[in-house]
Amino acid sequence: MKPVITCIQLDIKFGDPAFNYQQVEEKVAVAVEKDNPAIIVLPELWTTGYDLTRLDVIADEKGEKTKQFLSQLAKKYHVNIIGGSVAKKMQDNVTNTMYIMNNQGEFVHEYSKLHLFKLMDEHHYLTAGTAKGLFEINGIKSAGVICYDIRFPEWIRAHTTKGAEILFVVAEWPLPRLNHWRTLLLSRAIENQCYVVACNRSGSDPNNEFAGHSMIIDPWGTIIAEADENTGFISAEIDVETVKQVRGQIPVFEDRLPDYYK
Ligand SMILES: O=C(O)CCC(=O)C(=O)O
Repeated sequence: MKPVITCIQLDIKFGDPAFNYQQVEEKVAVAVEKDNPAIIVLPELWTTGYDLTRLDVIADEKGEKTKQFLSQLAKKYHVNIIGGSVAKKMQDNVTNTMYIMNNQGEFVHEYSKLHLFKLMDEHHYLTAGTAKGLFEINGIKSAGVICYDIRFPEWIRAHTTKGAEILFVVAEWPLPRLNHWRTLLLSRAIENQCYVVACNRSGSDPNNEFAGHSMIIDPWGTIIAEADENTGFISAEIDVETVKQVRGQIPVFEDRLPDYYK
């Protein structure tokens, strides 16, 4: 059976984890009822939003609460969850970390954002990750990508050359650069001949208005689902055979000449 993937495009309440856990719980229940997806995707920093100056108080201690929360939801609804990202507080730093749970509620992988976005002061409050975002979910090789990361095609390529067939992009992408968001996502899908499932937030915070426009793009670069700027859901059925077909038709991965790219 071809899996359905749903992105939950949320309006995150600034600096209010209790409210945000509650709304995610409610929206996951609605998403399951609506489209019975195999995989649900949440946006970036969905517990706190960009309330970076208060992370010492509101970041999740070792990510424990979020892991437990996502695991229970995944198990209850028998759904795989790409848990957006949350601010994870360790002893000496805070990272912007994605948790992935399978539909048994088991922890699969975590990825911490590699490229910190200076325009939104991330480098003052967050520490970059050090590891790749490669994992397998629902039997599909996939990669986790967080917002600004999509501007670094070589980082994405480091995952698709290792077999990733879906890029799960989670974001709080601002409205003034909606054009960049759509163009970069389409480019990453076309050049990597893979699915791009991109979940952005809606709404605004004291400093930014966000773009929404979560998108699901197939390996040919066709947009198969796209939200507008409002809070809501998008869903699409995906077929990973299409990745093989497109890579067979135009064999970009075979034709790469990495020796020349140094
Ligand atoms: O690259 C951009 O324009 C937006 C990036 C961003 O908002 C982020 O990484 O949080």
